[in-house]
Amino acid sequence: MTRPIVLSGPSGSGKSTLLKRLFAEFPNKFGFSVSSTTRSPRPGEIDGKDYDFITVDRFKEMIKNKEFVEWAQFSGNYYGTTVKSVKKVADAGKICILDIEMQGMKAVKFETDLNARFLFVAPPSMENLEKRLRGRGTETEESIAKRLETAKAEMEYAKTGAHDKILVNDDLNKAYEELKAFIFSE
Ligand SMILES: Nc1ncnc2c1ncn2[C@@H]1O[C@H](COP(=O)(O)OP(=O)(O)OP(=O)(O)O)[C@@H](O)[C@H]1O
Repeated sequence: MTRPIVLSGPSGSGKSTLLKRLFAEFPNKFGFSVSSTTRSPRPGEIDGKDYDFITVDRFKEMIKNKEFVEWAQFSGNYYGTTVKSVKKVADAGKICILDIEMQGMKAVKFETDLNARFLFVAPPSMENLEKRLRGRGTETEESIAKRLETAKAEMEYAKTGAHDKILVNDDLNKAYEELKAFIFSE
């Protein structure tokens, strides 16, 4: 089986930006497992493509049915990755890339037998991260503060060596080349 790749790192560190490039350059090689969430769609997000947007009741039912590879409550909402969505990618003969936060990354690492490889995307600095979060224009002040607080814990955890690689997203082109080198090293 092709080993799944788990991409994690602070909100705003550039995971989506890097993955967008990767899928554009290799449209047939990789697959994104679609996450389920109880948060509201942001403008432009498409149900079933960006996320499966579901109700809290449905989410809890799925937890009970053990449908998730991992799930977490984060910034006041539920997020999860279903076993089904990971299998769907593998069934299509593609490498599954999981874009998930710290709790989910730990769950995949310690509570599943997926044998995944772990990549952490770090911002050049906390100041830079704040700038990017503001620049993205998608967050309220409260949301930015929450994300920065969470980011501190994530950066601390990355120092423990739990990931196979830490990628500092300073220069985007350089970070993208490093991402590809890691992914194609298997
Ligand atoms: N290397 C870079 N240099 C400058 N800006 C960047 C770089 N990488 C990403 N950005 C910008 O930073 C912002 C956050 O990036 P992005 O949305 O990809 O983060 P993310 O890690 O996917 O966040 P989330 O986990 O909240 O989805 C975006 O506006 C993006 O355009």
